Amino acid sequence: MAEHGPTPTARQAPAVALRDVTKVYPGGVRALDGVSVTVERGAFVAIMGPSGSGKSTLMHCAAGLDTPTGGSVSVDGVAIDGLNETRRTELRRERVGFVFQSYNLVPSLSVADNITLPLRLAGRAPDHDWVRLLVERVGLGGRLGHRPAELSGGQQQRAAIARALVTRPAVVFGDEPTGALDLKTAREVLALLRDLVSGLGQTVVMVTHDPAAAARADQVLVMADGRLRETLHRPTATELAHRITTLESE
Ligand SMILES: Nc1ncnc2c1ncn2[C@@H]1O[C@H](COP(=O)(O)OP(=O)(O)OP(=O)(O)O)[C@@H](O)[C@H]1O
Repeated sequence: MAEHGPTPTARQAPAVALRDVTKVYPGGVRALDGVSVTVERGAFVAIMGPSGSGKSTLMHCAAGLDTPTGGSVSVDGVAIDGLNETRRTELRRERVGFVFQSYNLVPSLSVADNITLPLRLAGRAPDHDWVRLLVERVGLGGRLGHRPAELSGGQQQRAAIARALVTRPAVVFGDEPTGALDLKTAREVLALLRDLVSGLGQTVVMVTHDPAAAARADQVLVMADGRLRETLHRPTATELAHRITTLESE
C-alpha cells in the first residue's frame, strides 16, 4: 500500500458520502436537516439553492471543515466523524482540494511554488510528470515564474485549480469558483473543470449561484431549508434558473 494512498477497500468507496447529516448552529439555526448525499468518483456535482438554504454548510461538513451535529460523513472511504483535529487536517491536506472564489494564492510565491505548495506542506516530493501535466492542462506554462498579482483573474483561478489537484485528491470542492470572474472567463474556467472531470476522472463538487455554471455539472443538488430538495441530472441553465426562482418564492 502506498504511504499516502487509500486502502484498496477505500478505492471502491464513493468520493464523498453523507448519511442523515444534521447541523444545528449554536443559537438553534438548523442549517442542515437530515441530508444524505453520495458523490461517486469522477462525478461533477453542483450545489444550488436559495440564499440560506445550507449550501455552504453542506460543503463545509462534506470537506471536514465543519462538524455536523448528527449523521456521518466519509471522504474517500474514511469516516471523518471520529477523527481528531490533527487527523482531520491530514485528511483534508491529502484527500481534499479546495478552489475559492477569491483564488487564495500566496502573493509572495511564484505560480509554480503556489501550485506545489500543498505537496511541501504535506512533506511529499512532487511527481514532476503530474505537475507538468496539470500546468499544461490549465494553460499556465508560460507564467510559472510570475507572481499571482501579475496574472489575470482567470489565470489566478487556473493556478488555484492546479494547486487543488496537485495532491491527486479524492475530491475538489469549489466555493463559487467562478463568482469573481467575468462571463467569458467564467465559461473558460468551467470548461477547464469539466475537462478535468471528463479527462482526468477528477471528482468536483462546487457551490454556485449561477445556473449556467451548474448546468456544466453531471448532477445538481438543489437545497432548500436545510434539506436536499431534489437531485437533477444534467439540467439546462434555463430549467435551473426556473427551479431556483420557484424555490425562492416559496
Ligand atoms: N456560523 C453560523 N452560526 C449561526 N448560523 C449560521 C452560521 N453559518 C450559517 N448559519 C445559518 O445557517 C443557515 C444556512 O447557511 P449557509 O451559509 O449554509 O447557506 P447558503 O445556502 O450557503 O447561503 P448563501 O447562498 O447566502 O451563501 C442560514 O440560516 C445561516 O444564517
